[in-house]
Amino acid sequence: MIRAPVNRRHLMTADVDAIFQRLADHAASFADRPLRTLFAEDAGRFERFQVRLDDMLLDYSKNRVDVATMDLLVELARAAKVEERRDAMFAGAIVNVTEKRAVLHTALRNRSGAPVVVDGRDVMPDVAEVLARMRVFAEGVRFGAIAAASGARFTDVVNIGIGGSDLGPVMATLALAPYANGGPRLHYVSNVDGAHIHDTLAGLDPATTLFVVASKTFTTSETMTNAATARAWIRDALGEAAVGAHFCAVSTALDKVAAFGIDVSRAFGFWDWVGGRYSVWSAIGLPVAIAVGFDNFEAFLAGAHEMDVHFRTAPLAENMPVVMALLGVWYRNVLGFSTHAVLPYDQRLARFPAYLQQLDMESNGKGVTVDGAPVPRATGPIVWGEPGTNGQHAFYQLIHQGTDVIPADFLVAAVPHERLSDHHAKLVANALAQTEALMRGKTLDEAAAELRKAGKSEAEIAALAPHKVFPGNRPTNTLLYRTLDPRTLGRLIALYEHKVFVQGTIWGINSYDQWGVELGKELATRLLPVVKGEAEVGADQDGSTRGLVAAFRALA
Ligand SMILES: O=P(O)(O)OC[C@H]1O[C@](O)(CO)[C@@H](O)[C@@H]1O
Repeated sequence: MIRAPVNRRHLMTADVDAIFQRLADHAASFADRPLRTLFAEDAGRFERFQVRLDDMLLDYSKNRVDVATMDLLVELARAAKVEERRDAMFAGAIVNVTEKRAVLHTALRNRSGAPVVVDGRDVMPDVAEVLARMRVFAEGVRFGAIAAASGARFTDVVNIGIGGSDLGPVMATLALAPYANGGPRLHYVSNVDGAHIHDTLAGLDPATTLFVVASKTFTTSETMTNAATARAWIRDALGEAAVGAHFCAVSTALDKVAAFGIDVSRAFGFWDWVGGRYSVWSAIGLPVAIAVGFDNFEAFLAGAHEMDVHFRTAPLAENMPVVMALLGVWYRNVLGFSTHAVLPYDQRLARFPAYLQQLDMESNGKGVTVDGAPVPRATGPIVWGEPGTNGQHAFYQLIHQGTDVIPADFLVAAVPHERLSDHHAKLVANALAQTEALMRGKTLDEAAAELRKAGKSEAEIAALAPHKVFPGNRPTNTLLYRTLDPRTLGRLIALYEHKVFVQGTIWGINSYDQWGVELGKELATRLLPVVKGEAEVGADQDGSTRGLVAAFRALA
């Protein structure tokens, strides 16, 4: 097993710092060169600033960069040892140093036939074995070989999980809806708020409902609470003997699955080298496989593998995840933009921004380096977004004219699944128009000229024109792909996973732990008996918490 010296940060930080300084100096050269000017100066800008992977095109020409910027950014990636750390990750090195774990979600979709060795052992046979069992189970549920206690075919499948045990499958099930092809309906329950499971179960028949309890640790309070409620729902409707037929589980903790009462034959394992937010490729993807069939699930894995191969082999300057990561670093650290929008012009990617929020913000929302020292510069941006065109009628006002600059990714398919006249042409026209508008903007003179043409008086023009100015020079990426099929979804997710990895490497942080979620969990555990009225607020707890508990008790 390779135990590469992936975290010898001190050797490289001086180089990285020096390049950041050069980037800061270089940024000044854009003061009088907005994007409009950059396009006017260079007729080949579109060809120069793009990356293609088969039908997938990343157009990054509408970014505040020139050739010198990209050269410096690539130098930065080299100085941060992105390639070395990438190779170490793929080879099974302990990249997740605080949890002493390898990071090998890429092994789950490894289609190369090459072994992947962890602790001296090739994990690929285990991966293949779980995938084979998933195929039998998913197809069995879809076609009735695996049936309800009564022998009836399952009509509905409810996945109970949260975070990485929910967001990936929810997002992928919606994205791949056209591939469901008569499979059961999928539902997802994540929130401990009883409204979530109540409203989900309200429309379902226990006699034909299967539950998938998905939890890497099988201890997560929200999931265990929802699973207990679901179990009681089945037991009350069908009797205790029926429970086994209506549950299956996905976890790394198979002993805990057994303790919950789920038979080992219906439990699908994965491994501690798969992070929760990187687990949709593992058995956590079982509900997706049930929804769209296993062949489509395999195409999804193969798409991700294609992106893995690209990430491992393409030169840094022509490497899609690397380029996206470097642009993000340029905006976050050099130009000081603190949020990043993801705007799919693809309705079925409606949950993609929420998925990316966990992927990016749980990975790179860190304040110390792998060595435990405070990070010297800003790390992960706030990631957010909604599908276009809905966002246009909601928050784009701020993106166009607000005081913050918000770099954004536009995602758009060339070919829709629906052949409804006009819809897709209008969708694509809107996507392209938005990136053009954000890039070009509208000057005061242009706004005044338009008003003059519309017959406004000079006084009216003076009053109104400033409101009609668009600063422009607002950066966007456009990701264009043929159609949102399983392969493309796999490529898209892997693209963002590797982007997050590259950024985490440049920032010198561990993108694979999530200690920041722990404190709230601890305090909630402590407060539960207080909220239930079984204990009092501790003397060490603050006045606000004390006051809120009292106010809650008075109202409850
Ligand atoms: O799959 P589990 O163990 O239930 O964890 C769910 C989620 O909780 C987290 O640990 C954060 O609280 C995520 O990283 C994870 O995806």
